[in-house]
Amino acid sequence: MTTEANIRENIARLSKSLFDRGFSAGSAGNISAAVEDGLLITPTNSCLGFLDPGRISKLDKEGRHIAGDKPSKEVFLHRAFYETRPGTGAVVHLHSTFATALSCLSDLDPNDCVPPLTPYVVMRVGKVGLIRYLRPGDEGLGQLIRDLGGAYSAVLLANHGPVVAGKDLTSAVYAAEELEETAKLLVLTRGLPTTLLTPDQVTELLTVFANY
Ligand SMILES: O=C(CO)COP(=O)(O)O
Ligand SMILES: [Zn+2]
Repeated sequence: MTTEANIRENIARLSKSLFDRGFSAGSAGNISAAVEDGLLITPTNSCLGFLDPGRISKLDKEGRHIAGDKPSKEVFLHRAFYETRPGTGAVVHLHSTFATALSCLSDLDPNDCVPPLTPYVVMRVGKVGLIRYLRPGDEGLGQLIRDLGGAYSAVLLANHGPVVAGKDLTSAVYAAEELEETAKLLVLTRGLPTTLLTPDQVTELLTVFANY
């Protein structure tokens, strides 16, 4: 059994790793993880590179702040993933450059905004939905996620950035990294004749490598 102290350490360690590799800048982004009696989430306005595990915010199952610093303003967004996708153990929101660039494009398919360019985006991320723009911290973002009924483990917030859920912290972070790398490939290949994986190839991947 992973203790809350382990999960706190893990949030800080993985957040620093993302920050050190340029996946987040300044105080952008937030990460949460489920614990037995509630939710841990990075404090608002904190830098992912310099988190103190003991000060990470804790909410009870009803969403009340019970320990640590003031929670991220995106807590409604995070809670909507836990509510609609059983088995979710962690949620990662970043402003990583290429996924955010993608979120600003005007010709995205809102139901499938990251085409199947490579096997790993299919295996680790799956279909990506688009959430229309609302200001950061708008509680309405939670409702927009709930409206998806748990259909997507990853979404792009228009003109803002990616949000990725996973069965645990490591899976959610890996999926966020994979989404960022795929977004980079999409931007690099934009306008070039491109071969996508076929529906049969996607089905094969989803059969052989089942998602959570
Ligand atoms: O990315 C962010 C807002 O979308 C950062 O907000 P917080 O500092 O409140 O977590
Ligand atoms: Zn944000």
